[in-house]
Formats: sequence, structure tokens, C-alpha cells
Amino acid sequence: MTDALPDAVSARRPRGFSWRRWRNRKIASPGFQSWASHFPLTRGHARREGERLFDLVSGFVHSQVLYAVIELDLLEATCDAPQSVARLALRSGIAPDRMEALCQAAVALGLFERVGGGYQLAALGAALMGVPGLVDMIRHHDVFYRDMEDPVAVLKGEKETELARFWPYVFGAGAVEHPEVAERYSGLMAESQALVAEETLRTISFAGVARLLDVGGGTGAFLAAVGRANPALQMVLFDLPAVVPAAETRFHEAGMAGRARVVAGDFHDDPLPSGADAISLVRVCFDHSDDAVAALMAKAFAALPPGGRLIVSEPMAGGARPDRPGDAYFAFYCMAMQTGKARSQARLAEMMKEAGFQGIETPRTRRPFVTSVVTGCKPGAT
Ligand SMILES: CC(C)=CCC/C(C)=C/CC/C(C)=C/C=C/C(C)=C/C=C/C=C(C)/C=C/C=C(C)/C=C/C=C(C)/C=C/CC(C)(C)O
Ligand SMILES: C[S@@+](CC[C@H](N)C(=O)[O-])C[C@H]1O[C@@H](n2cnc3c(N)ncnc32)[C@H](O)[C@@H]1O
Repeated sequence: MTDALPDAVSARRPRGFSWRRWRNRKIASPGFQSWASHFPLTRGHARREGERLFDLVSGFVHSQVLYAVIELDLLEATCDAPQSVARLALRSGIAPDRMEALCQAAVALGLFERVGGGYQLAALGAALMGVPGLVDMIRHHDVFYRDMEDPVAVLKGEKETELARFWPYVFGAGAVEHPEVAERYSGLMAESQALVAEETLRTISFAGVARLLDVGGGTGAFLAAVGRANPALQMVLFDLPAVVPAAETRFHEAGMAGRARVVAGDFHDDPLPSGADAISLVRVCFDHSDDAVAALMAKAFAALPPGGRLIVSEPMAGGARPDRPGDAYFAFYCMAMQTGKARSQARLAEMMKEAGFQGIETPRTRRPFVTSVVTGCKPGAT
């Protein structure tokens, strides 16, 4: 695997002088810490490292403060004018001293500011309101949070996680028999799709694509966005039978029914619709095992004509440069879901190559915490 450390590095035992060992042992000593936090040349750095460590230690409380602000609907309540603690306390059914504690915490986290004698939403809190789907994403974190209560059990694969039940489709078409269940997860997916589509469209061009097949296209939010930006584009959406009626409705309402076809099926068992010169997999691969993704990419390769293009867009891990969104959030999210994993651009590029694709590109998106992109072409175009 591209991202794995070579065995020689991971198994190396300290021999002779190791600068890192010396540094780590020094910093791990309380005596050195006490000296460094006092000495004029080191105390600034020591304080910043202490703050960084404290943030890491207390991060879960920060997330829960954010959760409480949203659960109590305080974003909207404080958006337009400062509100007194007494007023916020009354509308939330929370004692004033506790409400004050929450508001103070929200100020400390940059969500609120103190204005006059009360509290008002700060720019960061306002930004949160403008991210489509984010409030609902945070709301559904209660499920993820309960899973992460025992991260070691999640890592060992011993825990029956709630997220695996929340997104039932990952267990195959059979699990999505009930339209109301499909509606619950599809709504959250569709809302959060707006930014993913925006970022993908800013990163790659669909000029020259005549027909785009979006596999695992959900309720059609991605295709609708690509279709709006490319008015001549023909579109095909492929997803599980319980999901596709919502896509049909969306295309109809968007006036796209004439150029968007919806096909119900299971990509594990059914062939992909043919006739598209590009196939997109948007937030699909990270739900599935390596074997399932390899098989899906092979199916996509078979369904494309020579010169046809495969586009993968989803939040990715950092690979050789691990990052917080990909490696500390999505990797654990996928682990709790139990069926898939967050992969790096390099790993997905490697898998595409194994499926036969060439000319693989890994463009940088401006907001990798929203999505990253990998594309490849089926060889043989004239
Ligand atoms: C107007 C004046 C006076 C000044 C302007 C100053 C200025 C330019 C301010 C900037 C304000 C601004 C426009 C900020 C914009 C901020 C944005 C767009 C922030 C976006 C943040 C997005 C976030 C945090 C996204 C988080 C997404 C998450 C957590 C997604 C989770 C997705 C999951 C779990 C999906 C799971 C899928 C599954 C189940 C694995 O298949
Ligand atoms: C994370 S959602 C992404 C939906 C959409 N592409 C988006 O980004 O909003 C994954 C999608 O893959 C679909 N899916 C999962 N397993 C599938 C399968 N075996 N065959 C077809 N679609 C499947 C799900 O129904 C769901 O709509």
C-alpha cells in the first residue's frame, strides 16, 4: 500500500544516538517542562505547546458545547441582535447561571461574542449557519459520539456501532427496504452534497463530457449541480431501488427530467448502465471495502468507452501527510461504520491504476475537508 510505512522504518529499534529519542525523553520530563516554561527563550513555545495539548485533551467538550448551542437553537436566536442571559435561559428552560456558562464557553470557542450586556453570534457561528447540511451533520454526531465513547473497542472491531445502523444501506440493498429509512439518510446526504458538488466543479471540468453516469448518486444532488453548470450534459443516476424515487422527483422539479435518466440497481450484483463517457463516484468508495471498491472500479472500466473518464470525489485521508479532517475524523467515522475506510488520493489512484485506468490526476481541491478528487481515463481513445 502506498501510504504504509516500510517495515524497516516501523520496526527499527533505537541504535546509537537518536535525536528524536533525546528530544522526546527531554520533553517528557516534568523537570525539563518546568524549566522550559520559565526560561525566557523557551517559555513562549512551551506555553503554546501546553495550549495545543490542552485543546487536544478537551476537544470533545468543545464539540459538545457546539452541540448544545445547536440543540438549543441558539444560532438563530443570537444571529440578529445581542440577547441577555435571562432571555436565552428562559427560552431554553435552563437555569441562568448554566446558560451563562454555555454562552461564555461559546465565546471562548469563537461562536459567540459578548455585546453590551448580552451575547451575539460571532462570524464563525454565522459561517456555520451558511454551510449547507452542517447543522444536521452536527446533530447526528450524537450517534458517532456514542460509538467513540470506547475508541479502543472501535479500533479492535469489537463494538456493535450505532453508525452502522444509522446508514443501513452500506450493508447492501436488502437493508434499505423501508422508504422512510432511505429518506432519513438521503436527506442528510443531499443537504451536505451542495459543498461537495461546488468543490468538485471548481476542481475539474466536465467540458467535453456528453453523458455522465453518477453511481451511488443518492437523490441526484450532485448530478443536478453538474447539470446546471453544463446545460448540454446528459445524465444517468444509478442507486439502490429505495433511494432512486427521490432522485426522479428532484430531476422532475429541476426541469431536468428530459436529460436525466434514473436506473435502480445494486452495483455489487448488477451491471452498470452503459453509454456514458464519464462515471462519477461521489462519497461512495469510502463506504466500502478494498475488494468492493476494486470490483466497482473494474465495472466502471468495463462500462466506459476508450477515453472514458472515472471521477472519484470524497473526503480523503492525507496518506504520507496525515491531516485532521481525513485521518482524525473521516477515518474513524468510516471505521465506526464498519464497512469502508477513508483512503488517500495516492491509494485511490493506485486502485484506479489496478483497474486499468491511465492518465491519473490528483488535483488539489481548495477545501480538502469538504472533498478531494482523483480522476483517470480508460486508455485507447483515438
Ligand atoms: C461580510 C464581511 C463584513 C466580512 C467577510 C469576511 C469573510 C470573507 C468571512 C468568511 C466567512 C465565510 C464565507 C466562511 C465560510 C466558511 C465555510 C464555507 C466553512 C465550511 C465548513 C465546512 C465544514 C466544517 C464541513 C464539515 C463537514 C462534515 C463534518 C461532514 C461530514 C460528513 C460525513 C460524516 C459523511 C458521511 C458519509 C458516509 C456515511 C461516510 O457515507
Ligand atoms: C454516502 S452516499 C453518497 C450519495 C451521493 N453520491 C452524495 O455524495 O450525496 C452513498 C450512496 O451510495 C449508494 N449505494 C450504496 N451501496 C450501493 C449499491 N450496492 N449499489 C448502488 N448504490 C449503492 C447509497 O444508496 C447512497 O446513495
